Amino acid sequence: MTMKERLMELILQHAFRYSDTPAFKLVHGGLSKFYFNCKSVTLDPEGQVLIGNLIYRAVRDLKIDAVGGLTLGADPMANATAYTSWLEKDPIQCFVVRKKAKDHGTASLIEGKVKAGNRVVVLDDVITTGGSTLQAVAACRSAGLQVVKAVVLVDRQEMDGRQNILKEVPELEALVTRDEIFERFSRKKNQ
Ligand SMILES: O=P(O)(O)OC[C@H]1O[C@H](OP(=O)(O)OP(=O)(O)O)[C@H](O)[C@@H]1O
Ligand SMILES: O=C(O)c1cc(=O)[nH]c(=O)[nH]1
Repeated sequence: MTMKERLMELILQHAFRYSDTPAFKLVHGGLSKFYFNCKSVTLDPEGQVLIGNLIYRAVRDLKIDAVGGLTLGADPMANATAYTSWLEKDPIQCFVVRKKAKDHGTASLIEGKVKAGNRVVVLDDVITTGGSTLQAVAACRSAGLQVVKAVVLVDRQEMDGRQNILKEVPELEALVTRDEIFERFSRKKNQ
C-alpha cells in the first residue's frame, strides 16, 4: 500500500463524516452533508509520518525556506513536514500564521524563523472556498514572503476553492480529493 492509500484510509476512518441531511456548518456559513475533521488525522502519529513525507515530496524540489499556514489546520502539517525535512538532511522551517496579530510581546502575525524574501509553501488541512488559505497567503505577502505553492490535505472540490487559490498562487496540490474519498466511501458502503 502506498503512503497516499494509507492516508486515504485514515481520512475515511477518522476524519470523514457523512449525513443524509446538511448537518455540518462550514466556515463560509453554509451547511454541508459531509465534513472532514482532519485534526484526527493530522495530529495522529501515523498521520504525521504520512503527511510529513507526502508534503516533503511535494515541496522538496522547490528550494523553499519554509512551510506553514493559518492556525490551527496547517500547524500539525507544517510541523510534520519540518520534522521529515530534518530527517532527510534538508531542513525546511515551519511557521504559523495567527488568525489575529498579538497585541503584546512582539505583536507578530507570523511565528517561526521566516524573514522577508524567503520562499514559502502555504499549507491547509481542507479547502472549501479557499478563503483560509488565501488569508495565510495575504499574511505571508505582507511579511515579504514569496508564496510559491499551496499544498492542502483535502480539496472539497466545490465553491471554486481551487480556482480562487490559483488566482493568487502559481501552484496548488491536494494530497487527497473529495472524489477519492467519496469513491472509497461508497465502495465500503456497498461491501
Ligand atoms: O476554504 P475555506 O472556506 O476557508 O474552509 C476551509 C477551512 O476551514 C477550516 O478552518 P476552521 O476555521 O474551522 O479552523 P481551524 O483549523 O482553526 O479549526 C479548515 O481548517 C480550513 O482552514
Ligand atoms: O469549510 C469548512 O469550514 C470545512 C470543511 C471541512 O470539511 N472541514 C473543515 O475543517 N472545515
